[in-house]
Amino acid sequence: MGRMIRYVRLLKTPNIFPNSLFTTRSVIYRMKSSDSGDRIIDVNKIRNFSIVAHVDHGKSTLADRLLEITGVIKPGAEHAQILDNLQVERERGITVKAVTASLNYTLNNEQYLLNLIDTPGHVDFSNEVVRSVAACQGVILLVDANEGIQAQTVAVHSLAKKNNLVIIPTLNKVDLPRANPDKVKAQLKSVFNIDPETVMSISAKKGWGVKELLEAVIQRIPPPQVNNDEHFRAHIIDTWHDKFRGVLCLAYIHSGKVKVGQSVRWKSDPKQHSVKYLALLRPKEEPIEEATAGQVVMVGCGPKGGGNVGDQLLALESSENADVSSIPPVRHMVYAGIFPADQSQHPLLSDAIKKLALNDSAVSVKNDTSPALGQGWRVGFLGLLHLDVFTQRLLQEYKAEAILTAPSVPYKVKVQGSKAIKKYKGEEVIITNPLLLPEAQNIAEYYEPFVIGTIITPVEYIGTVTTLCIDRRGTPLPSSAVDESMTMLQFILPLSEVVIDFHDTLKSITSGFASFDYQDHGFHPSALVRLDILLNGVLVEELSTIVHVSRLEYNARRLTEKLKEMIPRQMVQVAIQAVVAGKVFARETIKAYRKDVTAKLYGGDVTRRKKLLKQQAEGKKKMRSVANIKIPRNTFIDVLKR
Ligand SMILES: Nc1nc2c(ncn2[C@@H]2O[C@H](COP(=O)(O)OP(=O)(O)OP(=O)(O)O)[C@@H](O)[C@H]2O)c(=O)[nH]1
Repeated sequence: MGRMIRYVRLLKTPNIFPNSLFTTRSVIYRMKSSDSGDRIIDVNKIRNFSIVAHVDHGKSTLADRLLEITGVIKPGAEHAQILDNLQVERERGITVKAVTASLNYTLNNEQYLLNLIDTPGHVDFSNEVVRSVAACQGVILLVDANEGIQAQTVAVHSLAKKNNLVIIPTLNKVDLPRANPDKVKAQLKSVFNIDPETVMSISAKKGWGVKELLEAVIQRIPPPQVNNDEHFRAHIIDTWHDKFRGVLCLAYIHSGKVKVGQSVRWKSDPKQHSVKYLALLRPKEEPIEEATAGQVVMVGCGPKGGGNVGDQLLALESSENADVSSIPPVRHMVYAGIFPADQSQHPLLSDAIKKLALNDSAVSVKNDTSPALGQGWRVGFLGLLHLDVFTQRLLQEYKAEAILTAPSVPYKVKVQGSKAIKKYKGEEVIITNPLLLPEAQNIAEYYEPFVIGTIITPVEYIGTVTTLCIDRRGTPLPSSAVDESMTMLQFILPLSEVVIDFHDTLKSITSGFASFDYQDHGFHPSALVRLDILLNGVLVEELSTIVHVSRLEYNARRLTEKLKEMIPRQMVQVAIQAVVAGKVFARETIKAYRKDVTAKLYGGDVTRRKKLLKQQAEGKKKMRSVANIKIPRNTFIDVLKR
């Protein structure tokens, strides 16, 4: 599907809802439904589940089939991947936001309410997966019957296990001639100790076995364990912005019930609000009057009502300290500066970033200023694809164009000297912007973030993959066999070595057969320096990077060579220098050149000439100017790729 699968993710695996907190009760809630009016459903008839899988193993296709079987959409209609709502999702063929759909299904004359939470497959969006899982009691673990277990299958399996969720192992794409269900069942047994008897087989594309799978969801996944007698308490798992209604939230109700018009408050803020909107998502909104514990619903408290992911919405009487474990904070893997193309666009971009950040709780946004770029923001992302998608959404959904600085992983330093400690408000400083690295004499120790990378590869590539990991400063951990042809390798790797292009390289050296995923391994001491780029002696702030000393000369050469390729020739000669603390490590020169796009047209057609000049002016807008040197905007990200 031509997907961009370059980056991988951090997977934190918290125990989000220890089920023991709640007691199972037979709870009833009243539901208004357009097709059957008021109905009463027992909480024992609710199932909250999610589909988790490696990218491309067929989650969205299966979700479509489930919507068909439950009558939400007509079979065979032109509705492919109805849950993929965003324009970026449709264009890139990846799911970015998790979307929920409440489905009705009748089994043995009993009506069930199945809350399906569609999760993104791409590793960069693992945050959405963690949140989806937080509202579930079980997952369908989908594995491509041809590809078999991939690195992300291992990660989502471990997430489900750590949250005590029921796992329904399911082989997809069994219609493919190359599918080998027995082999993949054996892999599931060897890697996860899954009994082959419990594995379902489906073709999401053809609809084979999907009904049986839905019935397995009802039979194997338990209803939510909740207490309806306590005060209303709901946990926000997603938020988005509606032009007219303000912030809308997707909430999982832990206890009690909520009605339209009821007074509520946020755990983070004692101010009283009133519930204005309550709906089931099917996936279109279906307004309801009341919802109770165990349910996943849309709630809104109006334009001033607020709402943040991870916060809790409470009944006013609810005691202040009662706690429900919350979703852990996200750890950002990549930071980049975002600045308006020119300062007059600052308000527009500011508004767009605020709204988008609300919908994408995985980003962190802080104000930033740069002498060259003016007022902007330092934004933390889960990975480069996440960064790409964020800026694409800024443009598509809010028409806000932005300049991006070179992405950097966060580093940590221990500062020394009482002055420096006072200045940085403590001994340990996290550096999310290379320009803010303290002076070398004030630094006692540098630390860089490491990850444990898991790679599943055909055995014939073990040597090549190991060479790649060692080359990326990796330390091998014990490996284990998936089956006779596939192996699982593990390495401790510096995050900076994997975040930009590791996945691309891995895919290309293994003909696309290896998969990769990673988990946080914390900060460890390292030898680092800041490498600056000067153009005709002027510092290009966006291009400063922090590098490991063993990479210094190589990076200096590579950066200057790449910049020489990427910066178009200009009216003046351009000297590109890579510098550490005033010492030049590499230099390239771009010769002067005069370009007049209309030169050939003198005496020619005036309108044609105007058109060409207009095109040239448009092109210039996409450039950033440093010391009168025009640099194409994409340079700042592309130059870091190897
Ligand atoms: N032959 C066959 N192809 C399938 C089946 N299920 C899904 N596919 C195809 O596999 C590709 C990936 O399917 P998606 O449903 O987009 O995969 P996904 O896991 O949702 O991917 P993300 O949206 O990135 O998370 C598409 O081309 C589907 O048409 C199946 O049962 N059989």
